[in-house]
Amino acid sequence: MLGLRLERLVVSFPGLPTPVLSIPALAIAPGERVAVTGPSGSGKSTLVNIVTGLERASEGVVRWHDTDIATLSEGARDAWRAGNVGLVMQDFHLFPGLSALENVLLPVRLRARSVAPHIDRARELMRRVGLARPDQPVTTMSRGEMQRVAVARALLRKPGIIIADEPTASLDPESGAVVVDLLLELAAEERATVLVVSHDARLIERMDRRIRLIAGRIAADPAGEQAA
Ligand SMILES: Nc1ncnc2c1ncn2[C@@H]1O[C@H](COP(=O)(O)OP(=O)(O)OP(=O)(O)O)[C@@H](O)[C@H]1O
Repeated sequence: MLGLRLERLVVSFPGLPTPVLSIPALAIAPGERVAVTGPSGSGKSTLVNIVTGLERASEGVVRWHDTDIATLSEGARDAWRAGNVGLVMQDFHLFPGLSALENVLLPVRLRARSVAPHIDRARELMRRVGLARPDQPVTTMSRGEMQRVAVARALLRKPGIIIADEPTASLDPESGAVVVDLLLELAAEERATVLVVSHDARLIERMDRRIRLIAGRIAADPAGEQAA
């Protein structure tokens, strides 16, 4: 459970006349559940990439609890992310040659650690998300099942931060509702801070706070303004 503080954040790309993201200040409390909304191109994915350390800000502070990840080297950001962030992406990012269980365990294996201590939790998470066949190749799964594998994988190491980029965008409404229930239930158990980018009204309304981006700036943040 970690809180986020952005200060004087600017993200620019070469050749573009204006920054794609410009946020003077934003604080997200530990355990808060926040939806980020906004039109296409407003900077939502860029914000995800910055707060997870996948990309580096051009300027500013990106502080999770007491770590300013904007100052870390790429290797240190990768290590910090592996230890603290559960990521659920729209297109799942599963490895096709592997089973569901192997995909859930992949973050541990990629860090060249023994998977043995994690197998019980992986199986328990798969049971919780309703996947009865851990050895099923992911290539034979439905999209809803694949998204559940991605949720189980994100939760494997009990992250303090869960970040999901359009986690229901490629699912039918029923599968989407199941995935959202599971994600929020598992996040609540770990009291994780949750940041979700979504256009899905049913997902957005389940969050404590809704931040709207327009052209890289915060255009609305009613719950945040009340708390400030
Ligand atoms: N590496 C890059 N180089 C140049 N421009 C970029 C780069 N990455 C993103 N952009 C631009 O930054 C802006 C914000 O992009 P971003 O993907 O964050 O938007 P988004 O709100 O997530 O959009 P969508 O809802 O369509 O996914 C866009 O105009 C995009 O073209």
